[in-house]
This record gives sequence, structure tokens and C-alpha cells, in this order.
Amino acid sequence: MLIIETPLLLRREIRRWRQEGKRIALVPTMGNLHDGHMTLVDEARARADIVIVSIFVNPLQFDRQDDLVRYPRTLQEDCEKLTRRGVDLVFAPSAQAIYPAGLAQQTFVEVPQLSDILEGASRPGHFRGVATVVSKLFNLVQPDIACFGEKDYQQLMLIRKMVDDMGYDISIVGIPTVRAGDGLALSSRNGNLSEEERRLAPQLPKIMNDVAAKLNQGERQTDTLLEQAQASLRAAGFEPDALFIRDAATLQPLTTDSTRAVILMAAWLGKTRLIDNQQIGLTA
Ligand SMILES: Nc1ncnc2c1ncn2[C@@H]1O[C@H](COP(=O)(O)OP(=O)(O)OP(=O)(O)O)[C@@H](O)[C@H]1O
Ligand SMILES: CC(C)(CO)[C@@H](O)C(=O)[O-]
Ligand code: BAL
Repeated sequence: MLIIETPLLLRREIRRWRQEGKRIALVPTMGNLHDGHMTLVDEARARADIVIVSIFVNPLQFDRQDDLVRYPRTLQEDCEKLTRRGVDLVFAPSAQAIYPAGLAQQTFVEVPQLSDILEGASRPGHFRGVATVVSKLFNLVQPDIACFGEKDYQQLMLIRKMVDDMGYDISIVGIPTVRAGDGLALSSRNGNLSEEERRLAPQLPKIMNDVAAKLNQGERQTDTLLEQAQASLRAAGFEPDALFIRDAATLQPLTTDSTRAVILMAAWLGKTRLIDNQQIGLTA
């Protein structure tokens, strides 16, 4: 497995593979890899000749400096896992390699409508940072396909829109959320939880499931459902940040025409912000 740190060397390898007519898959990550990431890698492996994983903790998408500093970095272990998984190339650039002129001078990609709502309202500038770095990775790697997790539901929608709007010839593959046995969505930030917090954390998906069950039973008073969920989260030791029930196709409030809903939850457990989501059909 090649480990490459600069765009120049990356381009050289990509050119060679392209000339050989290889189909290339990209899995963008911020590292500290877990089984959720490995599922993305396996899906990429199944669909392409060459699998490239990027590992880059993108400073442009962090709205809080403490979050950026605390973000777990485990490059060596990550590379060992990816070698065992048959990945062809890891692209692990420095911030200087990606933003040579500095963040303030960087050209941005801004996806309208989706960037400033929901998670984007809680984390100002976050989705502009995500769209910019993913666009840059797409231009460097020029993959045929790219894999993203449904755990970051709004991010996946934003990337699909960016690809459509900008005419990228890249097929975006969404992968269902991989969970621990107790239901907690795997996430690099779970590593920041204390033992006690980790024990409490599965209450988040459990409370989300309760909301889903009520929607399934035909309940449509979304404000009431969300108020109940907030109270349950507080009782379980969380500080709710942002809870929504939205149309899964538009991320706008449900209408009588909505056929699928998505429940989106973000809540603090101590100093760690956990997110999760669940989709449900609205047949009832
Ligand atoms: N549990 C999971 N199941 C499926 N995909 C996941 C899961 N966790 C992360 N991913 C996906 O992996 C890709 C890289 O995500 P990232 O490196 O930010 O990991 P993460 O675990 O989501 O970290 P964090 O949530 O702490 O930022 C994204 O497309 C993300 O949606
Ligand atoms: C897509 C991504 C790698 C861009 O930095 C990041 O937002 C993530 O890990 O989900
Ligand atoms: N997993 C999404 C990237 C982030 O939280 O910054």
C-alpha cells in the first residue's frame, strides 16, 4: 500500500492507473478508523479496481478550535488496518499541502440551501469546509466512485447536490450506519467518551428509536415528539443540541406529500457531541 502526502505524487499515481484503464474508488475520512470506515472501504473494494482512502483532519470544517485539537489522530494504526484491507493508496496530506496559501486565502465551495440549516446552523461554516475539501479531493483523485456514510446524513445529501450542480462524473455511494452491539453509531469521537459516558451513550439511538416507533404508529405532532425526546435525553444525562424530524428527500419540514422522514439528533454527553439519524417510511 502506498502512503502519499503530496498532491503532486498523488497525481502521478492516479495518472498511471488511469492510463491502465483502472476504475478508481475514493473513501474520504478524517482517520481514527473504525468498522464503519472499514465498511466503506469494503464497498469501495467491491466496486472498483483501485481503492484510495484519504485521511485528513480538515481544519476548514471545524467551527471550534477545541474540537479540532481533541480530534483523535492515529495515522500509523489506520495505515496498518488499511493495508490488511487491501487498500491501494492512502493520501494523508498536511494542512499546508491542501491549503498552501492558508485558510483565509482559500477559494470556497458553498452548497446553497443545505449548508446553513440543521447541522450547518449548529456548526457555522462546517459544510462550506466539507464541500471545499471534498471538491478538492475529487479534483485531485478524479475517482469513478466515492463512498460516504449515512451517519452524516446531511453531509451525504450535500455532496450529492454538489456533484449534480458541478457536473462531477462521480457516482456517490451511501453506506448505512454501522453500529456497536448496543446500538451506538460508531464514530471516532466515541473515543473521547469516559467509561460512564460510553455506558450512557446508547440511550441516544434508543430515544431516536422511540420517536421512530411513534411516527410509524401515525403520530405526526413532530414538535411534541421532539419535546418528549429532549426531555428523555436530559433525563438520560445528555444536553440536547439539535433535534429534527424532516422530509428525508429535502430536509425541509414534513408536508402531507412527504413519503419518508428522517430523524436527526445531535446531543452533548459531557464534552463530546454525538450525532445520529434514522429514516422511516411514512405510510401510516
Ligand atoms: N458508523 C458509521 N457507519 C457508516 N459510515 C460511517 C460511520 N462513521 C463514519 N462513517 C463515514 O465515514 C466517513 C468518514 O467519517 P469520519 O472520518 O468523520 O468518521 P466519524 O467516525 O464520522 O468521525 P466523527 O463523527 O467523530 O467525525 C464519512 O463518510 C462518515 O459518514
Ligand atoms: C467527508 C470528510 C472526510 C471531509 O473532510 C469528513 O467530513 C468526514 O469524515 O465525514
Ligand atoms: N464526520 C463528519 C465530520 C465532522 O464531524 O467534522
